[in-house]
Amino acid sequence: MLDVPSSTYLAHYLQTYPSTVLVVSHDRAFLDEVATDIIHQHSERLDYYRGSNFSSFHATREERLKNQKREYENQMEYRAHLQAFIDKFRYNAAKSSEAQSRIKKLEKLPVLEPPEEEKKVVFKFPDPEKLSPPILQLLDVSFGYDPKKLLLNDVSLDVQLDSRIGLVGANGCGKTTLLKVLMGENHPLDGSVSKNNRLRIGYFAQHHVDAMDLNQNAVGWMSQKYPGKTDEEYRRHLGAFGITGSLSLQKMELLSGGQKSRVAFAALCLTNPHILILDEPSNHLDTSGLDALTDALKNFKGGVLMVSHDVSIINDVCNEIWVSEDGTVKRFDGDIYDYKKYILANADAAGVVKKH
Ligand SMILES: Nc1ncnc2c1ncn2[C@@H]1O[C@H](COP(=O)(O)OP(=O)(O)OP(=O)(O)O)[C@@H](O)[C@H]1O
Repeated sequence: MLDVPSSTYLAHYLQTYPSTVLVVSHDRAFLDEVATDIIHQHSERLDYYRGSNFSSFHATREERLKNQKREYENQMEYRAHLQAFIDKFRYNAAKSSEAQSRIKKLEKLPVLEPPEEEKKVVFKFPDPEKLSPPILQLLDVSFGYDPKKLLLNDVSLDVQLDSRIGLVGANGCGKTTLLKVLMGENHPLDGSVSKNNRLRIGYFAQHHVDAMDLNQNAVGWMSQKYPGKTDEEYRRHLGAFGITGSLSLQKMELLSGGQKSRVAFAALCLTNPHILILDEPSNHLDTSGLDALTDALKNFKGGVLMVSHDVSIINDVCNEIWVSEDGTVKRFDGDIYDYKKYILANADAAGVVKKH
């Protein structure tokens, strides 16, 4: 998965690339920067949106769907109106010719397909009870797997119940390492980690998804890992994350990557966390899953610390950016787009970004 600096360089490079480029991606910010036409694959067809980046494609599509829906509903209403007249006067000698003309009108109406209904999924992380600070704090922490090569040097970071922190940086610079220090999986070489002793953390990482027992179905797996509810309750809970009906009862090996992530998010909720620590949460999610996750994180009443390469979700959710670079992690003064400008400016100065 490309980190934010690399995808920023790549977008910059592709913007001036002299021949055609075909990109398959669900990274909305990347497509906004790079795309000049969008091909949307859905319901076994391809729709071409000429001259569009992701945002303009999305707006046009929404508008098209709205118009289609309005046209379809108007026609349905008109059909019902004609049909009511026909039913009432078909066998009435005085009105039967009018009824016949309405039958003809009805037959001539074009048959409209019902518009595709976007299946809207709404994720909801449960509201945690309040805790008094400090909630989760790093104080002057240093850590490296090799003490001579520190990845975190003198890091102080405070996660509160209202935090919305996005952690970014190049691949391999130490983002996951920092999360593991917060989770108590890595122990600082220096400095301290303090936690409120009633704190519950919900940790999402791809390796948790990969470690799920795929021979089980989602309901069985959940009831084993988080016992105490009826199967019906687990099914309802999974349903709220878009794992509905038979999906929750089939072996998880048959689920897509995004569906497995949805099961993992549903499971995360069952511990009623105060803080969500998310390592690349959006990797496998489709657009509706991404929108649902974004809204759920915005509405969550606890704190969020997330590592992501997805600029759109960071921009939508986070109000604080932390950058992992040069063997440490520091708070960045600006938003994610300022960060992208900063890395391009640095890369330009260092001659990293090539021009065509
Ligand atoms: N258990 C470990 N033992 C030794 N070195 C490790 C261990 N885990 C990670 N590393 C190394 O520490 C460095 C930082 O890894 P980390 O996973 O924290 O980076 P990251 O910023 O999260 O990377 P990415 O963006 O690619 O996920 C890497 O060079 C990695 O190889």
